[in-house]
Amino acid sequence: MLELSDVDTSYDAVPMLRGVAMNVRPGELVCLLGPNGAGKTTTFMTVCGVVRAQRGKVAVLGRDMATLGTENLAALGVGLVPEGRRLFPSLTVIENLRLGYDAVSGRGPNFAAQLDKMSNLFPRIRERLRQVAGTLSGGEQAMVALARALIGEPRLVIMDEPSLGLSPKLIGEYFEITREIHRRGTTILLIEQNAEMGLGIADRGYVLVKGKVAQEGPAKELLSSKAARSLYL
Ligand SMILES: Nc1ncnc2c1ncn2[C@@H]1O[C@H](COP(=O)(O)OP(=O)(O)OP(=O)(O)O)[C@@H](O)[C@H]1O
Repeated sequence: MLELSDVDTSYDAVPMLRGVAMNVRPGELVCLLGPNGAGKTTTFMTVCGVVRAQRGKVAVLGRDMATLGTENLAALGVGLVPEGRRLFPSLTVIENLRLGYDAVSGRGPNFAAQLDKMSNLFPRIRERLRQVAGTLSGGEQAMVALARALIGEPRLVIMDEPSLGLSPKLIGEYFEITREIHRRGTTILLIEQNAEMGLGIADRGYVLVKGKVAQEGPAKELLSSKAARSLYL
């Protein structure tokens, strides 16, 4: 579903990712961890084609990101949840969700049916559908950003630090929904700083440190590994 082979990126002359190799197989939930500045968001941007790899290859759903534009990812079946939610603040919740749906060009069931499905999955936003997104609480915005990525029924969802800024109670709720989406068959790459929560629902994990994969393995092993803990805590 997703493969990075020997990927290097840099910001101007400053190297960032160095020889990053990672993959996400069909049906997996993979967690990418790492301390501040490790290059997690750079990895997200590289996978999306916003930052271009200088070396190596990025393949998303079998397509080479060297030639595929970011704008084609939604239609291909990739749902993105960028850091900071990136909702359209002056549009209503329904309008934000409609944009997510239209980006996939109306595949699958109709919008009303999909909206109903999202309202069931996220009861918190059901009564806020006509509210302007910029006036929602941070937690509600996080739910809308995830619903916008899911409403087109993507095969692969990539989330960049979705729990940032949420209260502990909301983080628990958010991870529970993520686990449920995964259980229903969606493949997920979850980029997260909250190692306990991320690895708690993941199948496998990668630990990124200073632009390099420092450790990888089954989530349970990483959770109990002293070396992994010392790398990111
Ligand atoms: N557009 C840019 N131009 C120059 N440097 C950048 C740019 N974006 C990120 N960087 C630098 O690249 C490094 C990695 O940043 P990145 O945002 O990928 O880290 P991160 O692991 O997501 O960190 P955090 O958890 O703090 O969000 C940082 O040192 C950052 O300052």
